[in-house]
Amino acid sequence: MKGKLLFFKLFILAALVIPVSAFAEIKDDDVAKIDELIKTGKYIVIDVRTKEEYNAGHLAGALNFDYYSDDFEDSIESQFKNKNKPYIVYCRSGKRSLASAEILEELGFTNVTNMKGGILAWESAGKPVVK
Ligand SMILES: O=S(=O)([O-])[S-]
Repeated sequence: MKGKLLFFKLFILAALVIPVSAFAEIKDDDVAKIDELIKTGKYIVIDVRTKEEYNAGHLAGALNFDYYSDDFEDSIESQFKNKNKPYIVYCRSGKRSLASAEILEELGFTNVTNMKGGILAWESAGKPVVK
């Protein structure tokens, strides 16, 4: 009985201490799947590279929010009021976008998908970019 009570107390303590975002799972899809998702027309696509990288070539319709900018989080929050819409994030090879996806989820976004391999994988697969 004592063991069960201790377990219950620890469970309650963990529930209070561990933020819900710690359980959020970021989706990490490959280029083929991302291409399918974009074609549904439901996704907002965010390019988190620098303006220079974006201008050199990006996915059609992608919006640019530089992960390295000081106001990255504020800009994202003020631009995207609906945190339940589906979002895709990508960068050059997948590191900044994965970090960005984590930030978005911490901000309360509920449906964020990272493009595995970034625009390098996208271009390697022969997918189009616009300038
Ligand atoms: O774009 S990157 O952070 O993966 S090099």
